[in-house]
Amino acid sequence: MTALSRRRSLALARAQRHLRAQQRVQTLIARDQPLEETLRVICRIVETQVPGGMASIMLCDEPQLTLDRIFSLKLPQAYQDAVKGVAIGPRNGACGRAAHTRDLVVCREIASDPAWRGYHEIAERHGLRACWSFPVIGSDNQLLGTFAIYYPRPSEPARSDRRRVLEAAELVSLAVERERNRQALQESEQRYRSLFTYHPDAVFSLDLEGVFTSANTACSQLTGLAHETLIGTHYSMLVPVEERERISSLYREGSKGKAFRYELSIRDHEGRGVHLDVTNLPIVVNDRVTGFYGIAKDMTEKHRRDTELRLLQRSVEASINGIVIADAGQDDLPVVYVNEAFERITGYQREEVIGHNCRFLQGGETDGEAVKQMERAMAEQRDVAVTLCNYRKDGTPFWNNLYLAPVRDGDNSVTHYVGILHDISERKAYEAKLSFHASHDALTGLANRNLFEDHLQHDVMLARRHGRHLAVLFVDLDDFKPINDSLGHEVGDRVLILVAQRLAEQLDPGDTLARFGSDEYVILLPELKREEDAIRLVEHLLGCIRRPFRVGEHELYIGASVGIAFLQQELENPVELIQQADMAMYRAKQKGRNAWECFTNDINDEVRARMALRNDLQEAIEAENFELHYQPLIDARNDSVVGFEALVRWKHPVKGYLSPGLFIPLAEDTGQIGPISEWVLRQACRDMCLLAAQGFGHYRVSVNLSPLQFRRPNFLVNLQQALLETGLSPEWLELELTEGILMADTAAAVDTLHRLRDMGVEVSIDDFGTGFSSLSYLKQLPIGKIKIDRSFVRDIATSRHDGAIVQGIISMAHHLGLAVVAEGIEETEQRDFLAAHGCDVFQGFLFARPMPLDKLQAYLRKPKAVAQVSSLPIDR
Ligand SMILES: Nc1nc2c(ncn2[C@@H]2O[C@@H]3COP(=O)(O)O[C@H]4[C@@H](O)[C@H](n5cnc6c(=O)[nH]c(N)nc65)O[C@@H]4COP(=O)(O)O[C@H]3[C@H]2O)c(=O)[nH]1
Repeated sequence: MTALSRRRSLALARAQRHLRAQQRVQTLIARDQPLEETLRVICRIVETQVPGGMASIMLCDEPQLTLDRIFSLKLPQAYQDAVKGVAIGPRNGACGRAAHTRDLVVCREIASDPAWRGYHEIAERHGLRACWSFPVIGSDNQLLGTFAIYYPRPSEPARSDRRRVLEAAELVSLAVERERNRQALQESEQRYRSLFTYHPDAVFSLDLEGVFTSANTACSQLTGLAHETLIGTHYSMLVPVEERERISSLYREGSKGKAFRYELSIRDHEGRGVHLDVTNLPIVVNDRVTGFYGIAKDMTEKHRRDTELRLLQRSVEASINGIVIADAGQDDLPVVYVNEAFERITGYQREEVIGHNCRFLQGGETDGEAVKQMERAMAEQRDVAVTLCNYRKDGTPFWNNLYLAPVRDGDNSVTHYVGILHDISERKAYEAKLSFHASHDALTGLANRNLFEDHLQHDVMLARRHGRHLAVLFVDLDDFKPINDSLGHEVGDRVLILVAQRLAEQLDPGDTLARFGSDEYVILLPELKREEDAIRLVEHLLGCIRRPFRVGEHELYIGASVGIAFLQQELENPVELIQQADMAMYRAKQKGRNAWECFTNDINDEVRARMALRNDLQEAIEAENFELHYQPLIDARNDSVVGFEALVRWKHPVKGYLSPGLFIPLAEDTGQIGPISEWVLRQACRDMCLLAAQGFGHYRVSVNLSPLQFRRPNFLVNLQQALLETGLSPEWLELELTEGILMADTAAAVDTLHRLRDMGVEVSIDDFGTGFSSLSYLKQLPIGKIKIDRSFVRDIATSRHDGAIVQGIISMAHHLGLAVVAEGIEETEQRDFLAAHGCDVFQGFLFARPMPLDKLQAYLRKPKAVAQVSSLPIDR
């Protein structure tokens, strides 16, 4: 081999080594080996190529002010330490200057180079005599550091050295840039990872199938699933079944590359409801959606607060009470909110009110004290409830039960006042009405008993103090009941109102007129000069009431009975005056229509006796202390017994047998007639059944019917019940009615008569001739008999007038197909007269007196002869 070819092959071998060395460095760089190792390898390569040279690499800091890192294999550590951190500048050694000028700096002789000032001595000490430094520049022309070769003797680089240093610098640039990129990537990765890891919301990623591919800690905490469990789980496992379709369709849409957002309520691992606001972003790699990032924000608390707020807002809006909110932060507390109820109650629209102080609701009748109370509470920043009169927009007042409360912020300062208006006008009106009704009669508006008694107490006290006369008048209408019964309650009510008006017109302002119920009026005259003035007034009042009343098409005539009681010294309780006037009225009633009576002590006695009798009667009813006596009814043609009239007797424990004439009217007044009649009816039926059972044969029994009993709604049912219970066939029962009963409520009475006839019960008219009914009227009634009243029979033989009447009655009755009974026959003349004029049945002491059942049985056993009739002592 020639020297040339040897040189060539050496050069080739060198070039190949150089190439391999470079490839090795590039491999290190490509494999992201640690920078320091790569730089050391570069140093080593260069040092092998530049014999005697000591390579060093310095890297600059970020602001490019110093070269703060140094890598070298051969440079002594002490030297490295000394130059590390050298400032980049024109006079700072070879490296500082190369970095500054961004060009190759060759320092042939360090010791004589002024740029090395400060480093001469240390360079000298370590035998460093020359240095060439080349800047390391990045791809973006940014300074990265320097690459330098030190020599132990003064020297300058040959062209080949320069090229090598340049190449080395490029390799360093490549390695440093790669390292920096890797670091930047790592940092960025960490930054993003931090965003993911430390995000307080649940952050996760899903693949396109919807399977979790990553999830942060918050996600695990929210779902209660460990990270390992979560990864690989399908998101739908966390979505309630009913929501899955909705959410799936969102993901389907999202897979087209759009971000989407939805709200979702799920249960957390402890079963608590969690409300999430989920944002999903597509993961786009190379223009392809590969999955989704998701951020699930726990909105439970906010959702709860929103719901609560919405609820409160709605409640306030929908409240039936008016609600007004005023701003406490502004002067004069302007209104900032009113609800619909406020608008409805006050009549003001929201826009008319906002910005104004609420005092526009106040007016003339507004209680100043209530307003002050409100102002005091506001000054003391506390709540308050007041009732005050406010005014609507149209000027009408209303009663407002206002509750006012301060609203405080987090610092406890009052920011607003909220007022709740409760319109209690209706309640107030109702209370007023109640209090009116508590003291007044609803129909006439007159005072009632309570108010009257109050006035009476007060006026009696004054009359006594000033020695004045005082009277109480008790006015009871005569004949009012028939009006009510026959024309109806509406007409009756109208009459009562008209009477009240007429009475009121005649009284002085200081007098009190009251209605105590039904047709009773009571008048208090507290300032009489003389007692006669009361009597004069009463007569005047009676005259007023006598005048006809016109109600609709009716012209009605009524009268009144008045009792008068004057205040006496000995009177203990003023209320007794009312009772005294009542008693006197009762006495006046007994006198007939349109009468008055003053109270005297004997009236008191009479009333007391009546009261005692009433109590005794009640005891008798409870003990059934009654007996039935029977008076035979005689067939006028053959003197045979055709039936009996049942007549009740009260066996009084002290007074002995009492006649019905003494207690029946009282029982009718008090309503006690009801139970007495029931007893009579049943006893009569039972006795007739007993007689038949004992072989006396069947007799018809006549039972007297009281008006009250006849008018009771269940009268017919009771009657039927009595017949059923006792077993008496209806044909053996006859009911005796007075004309009065039939006159009161004609239509209803006639209807009842028809029903009685249908039942097979006979009806006769008792005391005929004393009432007002005409025979032609009787024609329409389904009755079989009339009984001529005893008063006509008594004088029948002596008075031509009575004889003619009786004669007329008999003949007319016969024409109408009615049988005639004559009662009270005591004398044979009477009997003969009646027999001569065709009377059908006789009843009277001449034949037999009323007798108890055992006597009746004896009577029936005896052969009949008028003279032999058994009798009882007269009991009246
Ligand atoms: N002077 C005289 N009197 C005679 C003669 N014959 C009968 N009397 C009496 O005349 C009354 C006839 O009964 P009345 O007119 O229905 O009058 C009855 C009747 O209206 C009523 N009454 C009696 N019992 C009852 C009853 O159970 N219920 C009802 N609601 N009223 C009854 O009491 C009234 C009086 O009954 P009494 O005192 O029993 O009086 C009986 C009877 O004792 C006579 O020849 N001369």
